[in-house]
Amino acid sequence: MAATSYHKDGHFNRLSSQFRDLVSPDPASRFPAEKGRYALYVSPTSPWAHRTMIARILKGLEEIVDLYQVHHHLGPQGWYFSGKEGSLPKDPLYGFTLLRDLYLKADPSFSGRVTVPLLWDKKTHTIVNNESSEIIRILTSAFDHLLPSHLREVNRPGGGLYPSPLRQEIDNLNSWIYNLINDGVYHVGFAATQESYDAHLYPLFDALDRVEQILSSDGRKYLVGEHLTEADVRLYTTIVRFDVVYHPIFQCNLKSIRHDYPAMYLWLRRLYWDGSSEGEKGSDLTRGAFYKTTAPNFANYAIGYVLGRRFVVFDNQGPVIVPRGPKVFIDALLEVEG
Ligand SMILES: N[C@@H](CCC(=O)N[C@@H](CS)C(=O)NCC(=O)O)C(=O)O
Repeated sequence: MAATSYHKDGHFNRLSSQFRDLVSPDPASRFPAEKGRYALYVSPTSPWAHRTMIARILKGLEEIVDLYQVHHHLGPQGWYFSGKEGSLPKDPLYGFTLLRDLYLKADPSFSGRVTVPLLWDKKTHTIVNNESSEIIRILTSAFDHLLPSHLREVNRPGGGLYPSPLRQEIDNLNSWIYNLINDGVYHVGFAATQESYDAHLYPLFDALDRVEQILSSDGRKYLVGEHLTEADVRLYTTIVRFDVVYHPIFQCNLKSIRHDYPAMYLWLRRLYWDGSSEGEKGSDLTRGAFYKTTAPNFANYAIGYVLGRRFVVFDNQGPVIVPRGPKVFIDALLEVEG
């Protein structure tokens, strides 16, 4: 695929996801929630896939929804199974080595972009959904009747990850955080002109300033108050990558999280370190989901972003130089901060 298809007038152009069905608790639906029926295909480097990896563990769905990991960075033919660093050697369902073949199995005429995450139905051999924001909601709500009662949304502190009284507030946050931060870093990092870079860089940092203000305003622990919600999960995967890849590789370098955003860095460290000690499972709140899905993959993030930018912006030309810093990916959480 030509790298130019990623741009329009020098601006990075993200295409919308194409498979948008939902899993439902209703046994009569097209995709009913059943144990062992669905598989989540991910690359741990992708912040979009990472959201769904977190949601699967947070919800205690490890035995209910399979997780199939591809290689941590794209190959010449897109996402692939390598058998290295957590990737399966090949697709466990059909023996494919390229993720593209799964898209083609679901739709032989598929010509869109082959992306992760991907939720697959093993029973009807097709893709249910490849849009991370919708996959998170599926994982959050559709399987609750198969879970022990303390893991169901109604019994979570604060009423769950997307509770009715907070939906409007969460949707509002998600909307500008997605445009300016989650996707914003890509618009900066994949800009093909100085004008496009400048146009996205300043709004990105204005939005980070706004998050910092929210998190420091009334000593709140999470974005919408006392309880963890979907908005935190969605923001986390961008912020945890910020100093390691977006700052040095995507040139999002007006400020860094660790030096310029103390409230956000505390919020990040609280999520990251929960459940990190040996033998510790993590609080009921996170079940160690943030640490378990980030720590084993941190050292592999940079190469993926270097190759991604080289492909999208430089048409695969030039040397591959991977920044090694920062020396400490994420600082420890002091006992008094916990
Ligand atoms: N809106 C989608 C975006 C997914 C996406 O763009 N994934 C990237 C990984 S960071 C991908 O697979 N890119 C491969 C490509 O564009 O060729 C979602 O949130 O699920």
